[in-house]
Amino acid sequence: MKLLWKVCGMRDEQNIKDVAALQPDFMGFIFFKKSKRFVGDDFDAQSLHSILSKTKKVGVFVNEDPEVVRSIVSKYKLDFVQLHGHESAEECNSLKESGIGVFKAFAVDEDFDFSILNEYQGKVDYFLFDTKAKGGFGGHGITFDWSLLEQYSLKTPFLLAGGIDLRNIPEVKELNHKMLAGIDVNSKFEIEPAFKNIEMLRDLKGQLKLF
Ligand SMILES: O=C(O)c1ccccc1N[C@@H]1O[C@H](COP(=O)(O)O)[C@@H](O)[C@H]1O
Repeated sequence: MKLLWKVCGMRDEQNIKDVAALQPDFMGFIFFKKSKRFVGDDFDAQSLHSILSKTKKVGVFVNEDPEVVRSIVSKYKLDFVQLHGHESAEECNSLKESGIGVFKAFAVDEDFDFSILNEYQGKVDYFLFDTKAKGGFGGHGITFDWSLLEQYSLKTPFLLAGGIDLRNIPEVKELNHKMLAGIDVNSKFEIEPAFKNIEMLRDLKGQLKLF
């Protein structure tokens, strides 16, 4: 099984180049000002286009005004948006219908009601299942009980997120969920917020090849 991989929370130009050389399927840029991985107001759009050719660019947003989302997508020529707040199925659909790929993130814990996903079917490209944690919206570095995913039976593929590090890759392998399309890594691969450890990511890439 070929698993896609996404490296999220990038900002530094040289670090972006170094991660791009590993050719992850997706690279994520956080446009949520309250995040410690926020790209910043003067993030350089030009360098982003030239560095990333094969890797798809994903903008991460939390309850952002849809018009602001669209203008950032256009400015940075993003391929996907990752909506990590309480965005509606209609908002996802409207972005998708205009040709923008959509990841819709959901915060999962033992009380998560998987039936709320029904209305998003066909209106997103991927679900992204992250850990529900107190305070903030993502980047907590905490895993959730992945056995809860046995309750997920829809046809939309999903990425697994939340505290994934090198040690729990064997557990990802054992998941064996037929709609698991890939993994999203972030804080566990950082030297500091928004600066990734290239050696760890190289190791991850090697492990994913063995899937
Ligand atoms: O990383 C952040 O700061 C962040 C802020 C707001 C929304 C999403 C954010 N990151 C996303 O969180 C998940 C899990 O990250 P981690 O592995 O637990 O650190 C990942 O999808 C990031 O894209």
